[in-house]
Amino acid sequence: MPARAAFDARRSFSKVTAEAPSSDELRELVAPLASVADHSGLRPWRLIELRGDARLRLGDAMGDAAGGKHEKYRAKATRAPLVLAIVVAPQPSKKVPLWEQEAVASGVAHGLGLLLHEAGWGSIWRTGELTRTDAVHAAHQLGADEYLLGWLYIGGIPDRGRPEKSPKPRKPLDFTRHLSAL
Ligand SMILES: Cc1cc2nc3c(=O)[nH]c(=O)nc-3n(C[C@H](O)[C@H](O)[C@H](O)COP(=O)(O)O)c2cc1C
Repeated sequence: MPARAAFDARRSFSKVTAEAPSSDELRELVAPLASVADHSGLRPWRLIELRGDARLRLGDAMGDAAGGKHEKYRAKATRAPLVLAIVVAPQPSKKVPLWEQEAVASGVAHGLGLLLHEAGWGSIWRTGELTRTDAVHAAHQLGADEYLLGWLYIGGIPDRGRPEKSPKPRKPLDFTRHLSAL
């Protein structure tokens, strides 16, 4: 799909079905992310699949971080069959500061959202105030210098093909704000 068409069609799905790409299918979708712009090619990111009960452990970690309401957070963490954590995994570099490495991981998340959509899967990038808490960090077994950019909640598109579901109308960009010249 040409990039323009992919951007025009892209949208998030907050509600998805119980169907999800398998690990092998996910690998196929992640492979093209090798081309994400990446200063010095550090690949300072990684993704972690949470399926089944692993999602409950995420919900429990959120509950721990929030000091309760574990059932609420378990329900949140199981809104999709596949919850994919997006991790900034900083690599040692004298040349590439952390903010540039985070930009790469962000590109990965945006790119994967497009690739998932093209492949017919629904996804939405979610975060929340508990994303960077110690309990959530520990539940993902992150390294000391690693941190989350949130999760892509991934699943099947409900009522696939319903014309009102896609494309999503977009407010046109205000070019006086978003594009200027010096
Ligand atoms: C870093 C990041 C974090 C986000 N966190 C949330 C979130 O926690 N909850 C939510 O409903 N949307 C969140 N969003 C927005 C959704 O992913 C989505 O873009 C939004 O619902 C608009 O839908 P659209 O992508 O179809 O335009 C986040 C987006 C980004 C880039």
